[in-house]
Amino acid sequence: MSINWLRFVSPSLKKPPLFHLCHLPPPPPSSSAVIVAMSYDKELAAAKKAASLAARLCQKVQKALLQSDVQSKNDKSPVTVADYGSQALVSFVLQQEFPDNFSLVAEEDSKDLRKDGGQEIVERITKLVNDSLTIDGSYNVTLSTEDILRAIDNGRSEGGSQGRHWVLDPIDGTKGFLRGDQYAIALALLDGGKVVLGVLACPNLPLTSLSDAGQHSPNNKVGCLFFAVVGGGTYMQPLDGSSAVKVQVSAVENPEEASFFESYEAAHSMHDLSSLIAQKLGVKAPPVRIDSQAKYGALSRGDGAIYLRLPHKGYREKIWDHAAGCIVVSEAGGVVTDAAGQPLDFSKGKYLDLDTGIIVTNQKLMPLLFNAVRKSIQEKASSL
Ligand SMILES: Nc1ncnc2c1ncn2[C@@H]1O[C@H](COP(=O)(O)O)[C@@H](OP(=O)(O)O)[C@H]1O
Ligand SMILES: [Mg+2]
Ligand SMILES: [Mg+2]
Ligand SMILES: [Mg+2]
Repeated sequence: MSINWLRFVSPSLKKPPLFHLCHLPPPPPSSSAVIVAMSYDKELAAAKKAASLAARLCQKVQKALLQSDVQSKNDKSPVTVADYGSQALVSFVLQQEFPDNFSLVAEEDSKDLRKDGGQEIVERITKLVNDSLTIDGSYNVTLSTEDILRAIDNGRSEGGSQGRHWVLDPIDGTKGFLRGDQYAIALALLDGGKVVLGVLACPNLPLTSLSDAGQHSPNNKVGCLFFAVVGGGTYMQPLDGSSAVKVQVSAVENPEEASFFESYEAAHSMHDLSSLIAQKLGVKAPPVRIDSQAKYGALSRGDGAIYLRLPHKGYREKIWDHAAGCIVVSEAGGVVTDAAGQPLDFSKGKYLDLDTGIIVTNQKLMPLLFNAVRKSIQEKASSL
């Protein structure tokens, strides 16, 4: 495997790492903090509603997934009727709520659906979306197949540093979704290039900690909704709508007591490099491998203390894979940086301007983690 980690990391290491959050740090508790958090109330309510309805649609599909529900994209990654349905639904709901100022950067587009033979799958998606929109009397509409295709394509905005843009991953962790494992509906709002709001619906995530021995008991309910507004903290509530609780990242200071998350898919993150980092830190617990931004959600409530994402050389991270998760963790007191210690920059369009990996932990552990990441990357590069 040819990895050029050292070359990517060295120039930035001349600068001291910033350990910044992915948006402005929370202001001190004062009346201005309340005003900042309050100003996105309508957006937060709409985002929670859209993500919860989309989660219901995905749950229904996951329970009865047909082979014909799955397609393969140009890059060979999978996409399902639920990915398209979730994107159409969230796009429709947000456009209804904000008709005058609507811009959405989302993962999917309708190109493959418009090809010959796509009509049947579009009809199935249309039925799913109409059923989900009307299920609890939320909307009294019947969308046509063309409405659905248009709603999907309304996610074609490029984002950027000016104005407001919604950022959507309609199903993050499609491979986990297909396996019956973890996935998330991840929705964030950018304002002036900063993430100001994030919602993560994780339909299969247990309500109690992943480190809890009883998490696999039949009585342990699943389905979590995490949400955060800049300056307002992070909250979690059951997807069934009962009341929300404020969450905080783990306070662990001793890395020997920390446990870490990484992708289930080895192709998405170098497991050998993360185990080298864990070894240097003295982490004792084995890695927790789960799909999707459910990792950010679990970390925000202290289920584990570290998330390492170290993709293979050349992979370009997309903003929808991190925007919601980043604010959910940082508002819960965590820190999200790239592997050079720089904050993630969501203002550059669809891609994050980095290729050295993403590291997430609490404020106390970050300096130790950063050093272990730097040393491990150098060791790996020099051993090649
Ligand atoms: N080679 C690769 N390296 C890193 N990430 C990749 C990848 N191929 C796909 N991904 C991204 O990894 C995401 C899933 O992350 P995780 O590994 O944490 O479950 C995918 O999101 P989608 O499932 O939305 O396509 C996809 O964007
Ligand atoms: Mg995908
Ligand atoms: Mg994704
Ligand atoms: Mg996706």
